[in-house]
Amino acid sequence: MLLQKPTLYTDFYELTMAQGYFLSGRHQQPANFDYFFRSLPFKGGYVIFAGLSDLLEIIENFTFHEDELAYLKEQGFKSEFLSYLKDFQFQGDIYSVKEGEVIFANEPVLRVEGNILETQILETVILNTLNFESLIATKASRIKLAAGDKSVLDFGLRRSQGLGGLQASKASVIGGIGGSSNVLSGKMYDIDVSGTMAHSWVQSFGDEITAFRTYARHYPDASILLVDTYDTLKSGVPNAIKVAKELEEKGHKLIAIRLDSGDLAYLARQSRNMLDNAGLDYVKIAASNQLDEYVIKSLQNQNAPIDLFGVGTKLVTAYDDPALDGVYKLSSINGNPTLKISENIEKITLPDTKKIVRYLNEDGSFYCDGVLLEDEGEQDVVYHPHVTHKSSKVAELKSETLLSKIVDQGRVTIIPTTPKQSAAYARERLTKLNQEHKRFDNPHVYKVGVSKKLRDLKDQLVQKG
Ligand SMILES: Nc1ncnc2c1ncn2[C@@H]1O[C@H](COP(=O)(O)OP(=O)(O)OP(=O)(O)O)[C@@H](O)[C@H]1O
Ligand SMILES: O=P(O)(O)OC[C@H]1O[C@H](OP(=O)(O)OP(=O)(O)O)[C@H](O)[C@@H]1O
Ligand SMILES: O=C(O)c1cccnc1
Repeated sequence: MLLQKPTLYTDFYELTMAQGYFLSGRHQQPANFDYFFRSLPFKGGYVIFAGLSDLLEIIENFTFHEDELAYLKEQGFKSEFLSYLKDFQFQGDIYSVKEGEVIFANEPVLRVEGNILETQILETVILNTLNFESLIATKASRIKLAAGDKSVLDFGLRRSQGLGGLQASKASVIGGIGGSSNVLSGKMYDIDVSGTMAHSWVQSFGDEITAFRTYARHYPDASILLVDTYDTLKSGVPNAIKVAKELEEKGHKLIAIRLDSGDLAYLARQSRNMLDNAGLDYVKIAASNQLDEYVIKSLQNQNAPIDLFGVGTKLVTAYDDPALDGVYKLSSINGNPTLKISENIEKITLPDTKKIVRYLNEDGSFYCDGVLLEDEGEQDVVYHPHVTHKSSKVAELKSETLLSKIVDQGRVTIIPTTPKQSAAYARERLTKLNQEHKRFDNPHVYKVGVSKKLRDLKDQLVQKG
């Protein structure tokens, strides 16, 4: 379990507002909140939705314990409110897209319905969980896209932002990374763990060949030898070849060598030749060293014979876009639609209860998305949310709706997907996103329109002020 006691993992103001709603007798007012983000990270064309399974676990465990109530008492919260919190349980409904879904800016991909207190109090933990995991899953997906059929492992725990490393490794798998060096994430989330060896192993023996031999003796069918501690081509690769031959004599096979510095394309090519000339064409080549989607793409373009990429820092820190700007905004209160007005037209929120419709091309690929009011039927056209004359014709297109109920009166009604299941879903959905939206440089903008009725409602509420 990621967080055994999640209720205080929040911003103070959620609790002061909750107390305020309670003391003023307004806490039972029905309210809806939407989660969405406003801009796509990494100047990319899409986001992979992740964090849902952790969030559901958090919501199921969202009860205040004695020690937490005692702490809140120390912070000045009133005893009648604390008595209310003692029996607090989220009893609302949640609608969401699936974990692994391909999503875009300004669409409400998760909606929380309930009373104002219980919906408000979840804001921070929802944002914390979904923003971070979706960001890392998206970065991972880009890295995997660059790597193509080649395997990618997450090596990031040592450079991750503290305990965020636990979720980072999991979200990496959702985005398409094959496994991780992160053992605790492996245990918590059932993701595959593996690894190679560090320079310290090689250094500790004084000579490279003894280091390689010893490792291979202990792990005769699972050795990946790090060949760049001294001199990759003069010492590391020749020693790895010797050990691979010794393993062969005992009926075993060296899995791979790992390159961790220098010109990875050049060294991979030279190493490949040396291995092949020694009859070791089955020995794979792994590479690491500050890799990201751009370096991997460049290595691929250079036809570097690398079979496995180990990616750390730039994956788990979401280099160079440190946060997804997801927000959680009130869309109705007491049965009345509401919105947040802003000087910046793009920041005006969408009121009322909505659904997301994904329109499909003939071949099943994604054409565009429409945000519609919940009770609306088929549309002929969806409109640009701010530019009045822009619209997309969607009449007669096949479509799917993306939101479904996952929490009913506080009870989780789906079996949360494992990271591997979410990864399979993300992989399948990404095949339906056309290439131009997946391009790293200036990707084509995927359209997210709104229905006329929703746009009119928004305009009307803006006019009303
Ligand atoms: N052939 C290549 N094409 C594109 N980028 C590469 C290539 N080879 C290495 N890189 C990347 O260039 C960056 C710098 O590599 P550099 O050779 O400076 O590392 P290094 O200084 O040898 O490594 P270290 O400091 O760990 O010994 C790294 O991000 C690396 O992954
Ligand atoms: O480069 P990253 O993508 O973060 O991948 C993880 C790095 O971590 C390890 O190195 P370590 O931290 O031990 O030191 P190094 O950078 O000197 O190799 C490993 O050898 C990789 O180089
Ligand atoms: O297993 C590895 O090779 C590894 C693990 C963490 C960081 N760098 C490399």
